[in-house]
Amino acid sequence: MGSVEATNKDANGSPAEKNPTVVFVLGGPGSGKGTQCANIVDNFKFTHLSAGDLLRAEIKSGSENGTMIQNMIKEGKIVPSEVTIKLLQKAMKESGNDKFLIDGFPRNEENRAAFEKVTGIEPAFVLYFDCPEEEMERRLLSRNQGREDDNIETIRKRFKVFLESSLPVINYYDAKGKVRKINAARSVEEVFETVKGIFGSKNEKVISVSIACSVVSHFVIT
Ligand SMILES: Nc1ncnc2c1ncn2[C@@H]1O[C@H](COP(=O)(O)OP(=O)(O)O)[C@@H](O)[C@H]1O
Ligand SMILES: O=c1ccn([C@@H]2O[C@H](COP(=O)(O)OP(=O)(O)O)[C@@H](O)[C@H]2O)c(=O)[nH]1
Ligand SMILES: [Mg+2]
Repeated sequence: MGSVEATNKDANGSPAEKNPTVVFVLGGPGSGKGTQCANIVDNFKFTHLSAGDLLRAEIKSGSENGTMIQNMIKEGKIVPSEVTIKLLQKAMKESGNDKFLIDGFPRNEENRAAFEKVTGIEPAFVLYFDCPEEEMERRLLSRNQGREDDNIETIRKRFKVFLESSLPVINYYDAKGKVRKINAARSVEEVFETVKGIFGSKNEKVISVSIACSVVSHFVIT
């Protein structure tokens, strides 16, 4: 398990001034990514960046990409990485922080490879919220946030995209020993107890936790 810091480069390939710590937060739609990220931010010094929220804000802002993004979200499709990565980079810069939870990204191999190429950042680890589809479906249908994609037709499409495109990204990082798989089919509090164990106590450096957790990466942590 190497340090993430040595791999980060700026656009010219020279060492970046800052070496941000990035944790990718992945899992199917409705698995509880956003909910748990809010809890993590309340307890640890991370900035939460939800790729979906950034894309929805881009639609609202009336940007030239807005209509394209809106159509893709309605269909449960994955927006081209160029668009999402620009939004993530801007949000990272504006935050002034150097520790990020990137929620709901990368969603496919193209997202993953492009992010690594453009930013030079490798995640410290990947939180994977594992949840059965029936439970995720129940949660999405009662989310009540007025989202255009929380209807049964789009939800089915999103599940298919998750299985076909997003799970391979999780498998890619699992092969590198970076996945912390969490049983997400429990109460918010129970799931967060497990999450807390992964991030460690308030003052513990996330990178040392990453090393300590590597031995359990192939098991569901309960
Ligand atoms: N462990 C849980 N048990 C029951 N409901 C949950 C749990 N975690 C999240 N929820 C609810 O399920 C819905 C989806 O959660 P959310 O965090 O938005 O998931 P995601 O970001 O993965 O789509 C929300 O209405 C949320 O309040
Ligand atoms: O990196 C991303 C993140 C999200 N989306 C789109 O935004 C939708 C909603 O994503 P979000 O993460 O908000 O949904 P969640 O999984 O939290 O329900 C997805 O179905 C995709 O259409 C995308 O294209 N790229
Ligand atoms: Mg979410």
